[in-house]
Amino acid sequence: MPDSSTTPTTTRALRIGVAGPVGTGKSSLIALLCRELGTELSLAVVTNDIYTDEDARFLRSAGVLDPERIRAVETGACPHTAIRDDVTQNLLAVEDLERDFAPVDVVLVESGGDNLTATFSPALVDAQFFVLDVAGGGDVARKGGPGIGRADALVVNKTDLAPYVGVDVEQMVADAESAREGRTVLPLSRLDPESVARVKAWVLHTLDHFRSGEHVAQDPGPMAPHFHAEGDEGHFHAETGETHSHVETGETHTHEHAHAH
Ligand SMILES: Nc1nc2c(ncn2[C@@H]2O[C@H](COP(=O)(O)OP(=O)(O)OP(=O)(O)O)[C@@H](O)[C@H]2O)c(=O)[nH]1
Repeated sequence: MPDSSTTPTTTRALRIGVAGPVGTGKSSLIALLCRELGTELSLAVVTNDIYTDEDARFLRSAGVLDPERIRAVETGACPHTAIRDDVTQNLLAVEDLERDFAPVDVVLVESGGDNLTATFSPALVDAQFFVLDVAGGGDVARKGGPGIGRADALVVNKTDLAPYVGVDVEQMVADAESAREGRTVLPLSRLDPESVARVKAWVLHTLDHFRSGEHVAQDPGPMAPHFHAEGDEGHFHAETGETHSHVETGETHTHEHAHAH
């Protein structure tokens, strides 16, 4: 029998997903959270890229966290699949980090840059950010979709760029708040310390709720039907109601649903 007083116990960390369109600042948000929270919390990061470990390398080179605590999942396919339909690779990476660096307080999981509709399965993360930026246009927040509408927190990033791209940040935030029926909207610029402090406070507040058992993982819902190439008819998932297609990647796998119940 192992001596339980010396056997490290693996604590289940709060798992937070970061999704959003390409280039809106998902890696930058994770770097910022590591910088802001890395001294008071034990953190780890999982990145998702289709064919590379570029995001993991960016974060390691940012020097914000012990590089060993940053692991890359190479999805090899449509990036949303690994965070929504078959989360096995990501769950294994998260659990490995939780075990190797026990106790871990928060694991941040970055989705591969995708279109507007990717969301995390609640089987993988307890809470999720969806990241937009002002450079994508002030209208984006009104356009809706599961991530914009129902992610736990919507970040409207790069507000410092608003004057250069003709976006009224207050209006964009107001539109987002009404599209989200009052769910959290966090305007953010890394140049604005107050906005950084609000994002940090949101994570700490969510961690408190998670630890006290008050936090319940919400499912923003599946992504909308989508196609990747002309003539690709896609296939329909009865369980999720998704139509899904992989002509672009030539992918032929079946989806194993790894939802926790
Ligand atoms: N001006 C400004 N630029 C920012 C801010 N946050 C991020 N950026 C820049 O936006 C660009 C994209 O940021 P990333 O963090 O790489 O975006 P991403 O969403 O991870 O990108 P993918 O992984 O390719 O989907 C980089 O050049 C960042 O430096 C911000 O607050 N203000």
